[in-house]
Amino acid sequence: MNAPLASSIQATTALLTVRALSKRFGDVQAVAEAGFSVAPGEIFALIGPSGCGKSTTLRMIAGFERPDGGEILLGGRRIEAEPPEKRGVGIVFQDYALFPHLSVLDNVAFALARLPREERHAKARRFIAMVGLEGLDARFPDQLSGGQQQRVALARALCAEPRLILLDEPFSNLDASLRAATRREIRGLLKETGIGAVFVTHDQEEALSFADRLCVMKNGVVQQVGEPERVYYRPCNAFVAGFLGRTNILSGRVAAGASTADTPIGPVALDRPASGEVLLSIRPEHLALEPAAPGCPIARVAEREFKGHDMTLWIECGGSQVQMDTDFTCPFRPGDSVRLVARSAATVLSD
Ligand SMILES: Nc1ncnc2c1ncn2[C@@H]1O[C@H](COP(=O)(O)OP(=O)(O)OP(=O)(O)O)[C@@H](O)[C@H]1O
Repeated sequence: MNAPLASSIQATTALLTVRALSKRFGDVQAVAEAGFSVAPGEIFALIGPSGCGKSTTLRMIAGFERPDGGEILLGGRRIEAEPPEKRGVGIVFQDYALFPHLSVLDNVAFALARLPREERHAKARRFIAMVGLEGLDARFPDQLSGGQQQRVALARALCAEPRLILLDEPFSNLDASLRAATRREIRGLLKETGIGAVFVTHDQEEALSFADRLCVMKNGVVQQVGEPERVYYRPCNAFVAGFLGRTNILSGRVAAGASTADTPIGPVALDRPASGEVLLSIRPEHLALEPAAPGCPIARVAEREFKGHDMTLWIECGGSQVQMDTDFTCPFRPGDSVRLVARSAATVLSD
């Protein structure tokens, strides 16, 4: 178990704690001893490739799937054996699961059945306004856009004022422009209400921009838990490095007592002490180019990929090809001899 994971589990103030959670379906170990914790009001992402166990983990927290082993604590109370409705957790599904025969107002007020009608409707209207749907109370789900339906589902979940809300691919049905705006609004709403959230996504950018912390999974196993910038810039292994964005994986050698590694692109500084053979990750945006200089490994620009707001150059150096990001000011063209410079320490990977 890695250090951030261990320390997050020890947190005593956690809203949600998941310990050694496991689930098998026949031959498939969908989730294997997963562990993480979520602080009150924190937005936490479960991310990984298709089939890595994100939804199964979320479904076990919701109570729709019974774990084979492990513990789930909400506010310090064990809940893994409780039925979903007893857990006090709000849930927003991918397809929103709105009642088609109920108006927006009645959909949102549904969770408040125990309150008198007036009070129920007044509260539902407050949450409808909060998600920006004021004036649409009387509409039915099929009279709303995907983004509006998404907000109704969220208003319904928030209205019950749970301490924790679970969101399964909540933005997947929205087009790209609406998705970014809805994400920002929902993040603002969650922060305003102080409700903690665990959400599942396979979209790296979404996890990095929406979550306070994220948990990267592979084959049912938690790989790394941490703040987006930390996990992006300091991935623990090659899988996490490659999953969260483009990167260059280089092998290198660290001489006894040295703080740099010899790599095909020259000596690079390391983010932590290491010795012997090492595997390194350097993001394309952390490389820079300078004119070729005597005594430095000779690199050559192989390809130039213009992408509008920036460009990627493919550089051949010491038998390896690396990619680096630059912009319109870059004077180098394919065929030019150059020198590659690492602008920050390379990440030493565990495998
Ligand atoms: N009810 C089930 N019966 C059998 N196998 C299942 C069941 N639910 C999930 N699985 C399997 O468990 C593994 C994890 O599935 P899960 O849905 O949790 O992955 P995921 O990361 O959410 O994937 P996706 O991004 O595609 O939704 C997969 O191999 C999946 O096929």
